[in-house]
Amino acid sequence: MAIIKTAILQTHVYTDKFRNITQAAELLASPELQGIDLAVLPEMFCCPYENKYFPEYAEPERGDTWEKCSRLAAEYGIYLVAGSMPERDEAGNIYNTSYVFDRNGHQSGKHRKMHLFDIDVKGGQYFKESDTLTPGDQVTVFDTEFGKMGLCICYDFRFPELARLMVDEGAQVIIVPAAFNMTTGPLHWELMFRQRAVDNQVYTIGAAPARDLNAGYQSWGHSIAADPWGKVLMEMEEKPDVKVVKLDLDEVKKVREQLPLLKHRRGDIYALTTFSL
Ligand SMILES: NC(=O)CCC(=O)C(=O)O
Repeated sequence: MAIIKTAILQTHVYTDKFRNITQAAELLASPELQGIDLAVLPEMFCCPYENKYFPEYAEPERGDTWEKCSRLAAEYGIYLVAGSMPERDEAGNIYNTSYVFDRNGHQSGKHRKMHLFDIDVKGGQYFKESDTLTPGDQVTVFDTEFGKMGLCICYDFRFPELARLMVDEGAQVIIVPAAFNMTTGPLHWELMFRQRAVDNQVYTIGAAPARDLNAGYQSWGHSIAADPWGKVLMEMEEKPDVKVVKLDLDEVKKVREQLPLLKHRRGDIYALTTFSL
C-alpha cells in the first residue's frame, strides 16, 4: 500500500520575501505536520503575484530562497514542492519556476511555467505575465519513492495536452502550485482539478496563496485535492490554512483497472503528440 501523506499549505504572501519562508518553516515545524511525506506550497509563495515584483524578487537557481527550501526538505525529511518563485537565468530572463526537493534536500525536479497567463476578461481579470516572464518549454515529471509525479504551474493546468503528456510519462499524481483569480476561480478552479483527475485517473493537488484583499491580485485560494475518480477530497476556503490529505496510489491502480480509459485510447486514430498550431 502506497499512502502519501501530503500537506497543502495555503499561505499568506507577505511583501517581505523571507517572512514567507519563515512562515513555511513554522508551518512545517507544527505538530500536525510531523510524519508527512510531501508538502506543497503555492505559486509565487514568496513574491506578491504582480509583474512589478517579479524582477525585484527574482533569484538564480540555488539562490537564497532555493537554499532555504532545500534545507527545509532535508530538515523534515520530506519531498517539498516549493510552490513557485521568480527565477533569473544567466541571460537575465525571468521564469515562474517551481523547484522540487527530495527527502535529502536535493533538487529532484524543476518546472518553468510553460503557458504564460496573459488574459483580458472584459469587466474582470487582466494579467499579462509575458510583460516580465519568459515561458519554459519542458514537461516536468519527477521521481519519488512512491512513483512519478507531474508538476505544472497554474495556467499550465488549463491545457489538457500537458497533463496527458505527464501521465504518458508515468505520473500518478499531478501537483499544481497555482493562484487563480476572482473572475475565473469560482467557475473553473474546482472543475479543472476534477476534470484533469477524471480524464487522467490521477490525484490532482492545487496549492494557492490565501486571499489578501490589500494585494494587487486577489487569489481565489481554495487549495484543493481531487482523487482519480474526480471526487474532491479537500477544498479550503480563501483564508490561510493547512490540510493534510492521504493519497493512496492503489486507488490509481484500481481506477485504471476498473475503468481502463488510458488503455482504451485509440492512439491509432488520434495521435496525442506535441503539435504545432
Ligand atoms: N497565475 C495564473 O496562472 C492564474 C491562472 C488563472 O487564474 C486562470 O484562470 O487560468
